[in-house]
Amino acid sequence: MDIQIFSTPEQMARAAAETGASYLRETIDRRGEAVIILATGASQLGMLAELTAATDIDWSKVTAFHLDEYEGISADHPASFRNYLQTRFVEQLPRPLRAFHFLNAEGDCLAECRRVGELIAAKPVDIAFVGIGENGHLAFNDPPADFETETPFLSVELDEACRRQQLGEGWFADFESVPQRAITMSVRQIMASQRIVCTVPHQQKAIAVRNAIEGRVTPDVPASILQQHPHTQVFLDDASAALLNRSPSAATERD
Ligand SMILES: N[C@@H]1[C@@H](O)[C@H](O)[C@@H](COP(=O)(O)O)O[C@@H]1O
Repeated sequence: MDIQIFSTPEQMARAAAETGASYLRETIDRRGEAVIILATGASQLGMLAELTAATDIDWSKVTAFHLDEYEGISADHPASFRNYLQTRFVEQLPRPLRAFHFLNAEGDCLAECRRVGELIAAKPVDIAFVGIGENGHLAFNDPPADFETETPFLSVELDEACRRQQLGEGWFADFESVPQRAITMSVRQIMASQRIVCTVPHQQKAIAVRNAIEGRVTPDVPASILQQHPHTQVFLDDASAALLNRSPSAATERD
């Protein structure tokens, strides 16, 4: 795990996007195409704005999947992750993607898990852009997460901490409106990505960041599994890194 800490969320976002863009260019040069996974949420906003501004990526050679989606939420709901990625990513790109395989969790969710699971199983994933939830979750794999299943996508129940975070970020009017279930990419599928770019700003993530990076690897802290991935880079700001025990010199501190 490579940890980089920045003074501000903006600097963190720029560095994460530069790293992602550089992997993307290198992958397209080497393989002629690239497959990426995108997360949503407050933590990804700055990074996505920077990534879509990169002018020298041939997006027509990029296929994208997304990590998770609420069950029963329509694509035009303000909290929909399809909506988020359509407006903040797809529509910001200078040219169309090869494909974006959106998750539609409005109908038969098990059938949707199978459909998108077959699509992602057919392609090696080059880069996963992920965040970490306040409860330590990775995608919508809330604690205790299933570290074993090889199924690419799962229909899961969301825990209360996760639903309260979504409410606190302002995506829903009240707690009862936050869906109780979601489709999520599995932990094993995320871990199968060649590279992982994990972007986690803000003070409210400080405990989850400490547990994920410095705690033991356990399903009770789903993102702790990232410690076992050979090519994960974690981008933090001073606030999210505030509780880390490691000395600053153990991390790459940049301004
Ligand atoms: N399920 C989403 C994930 O796609 C995201 O990576 C993570 C962090 O979210 P946020 O950036 O809002 O803290 O949890 C969200 O709820």
